[in-house]
Amino acid sequence: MHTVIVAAAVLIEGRRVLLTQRKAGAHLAGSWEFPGGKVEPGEDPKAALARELAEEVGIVVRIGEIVDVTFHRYDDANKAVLLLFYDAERTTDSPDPSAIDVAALRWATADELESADFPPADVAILAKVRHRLSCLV
Ligand SMILES: Nc1nc2c([nH]c(=O)n2[C@H]2C[C@H](O)[C@@H](COP(=O)(O)OP(=O)(O)OP(=O)(O)O)O2)c(=O)[nH]1
Repeated sequence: MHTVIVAAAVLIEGRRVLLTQRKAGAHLAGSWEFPGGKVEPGEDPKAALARELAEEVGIVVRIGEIVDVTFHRYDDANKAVLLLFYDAERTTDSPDPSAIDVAALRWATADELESADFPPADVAILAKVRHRLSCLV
């Protein structure tokens, strides 16, 4: 079994976090997730995340601090993932996100983050994001 390094964004605006939905045919198709994707060999994870956000939803971002790191084995897919979750913010001149290379996107409030809609690896980051969103005024 091999381990894939994945970088994903916690992008919060106005008490909502940006989520994307995985495309049909992909691993975990239909799941909602934090936007991002695989880090290529030799690639800086923060650069990979900025690239993925541009490719998938067409936004320009600054990547901030690490929020959480999770390791999860997907035995069904014979792979493991090391997920690096970073804070991200859109630059002032960034376009609004659009579903370019994802099935759909949405901005979710704390109450709308249902663990069952997400990959099993996301349990811990969901708890952190729920807490963070509920502390915002
Ligand atoms: N972007 C993102 N990926 C996540 C999250 N949680 C989680 O388990 N993953 C997993 C799903 C995928 O196995 C992997 C992300 O890889 P990816 O989307 O670039 O690639 P993939 O596996 O669909 O592509 P492929 O192997 O079919 O080429 O990380 C999350 O919150 N965000």
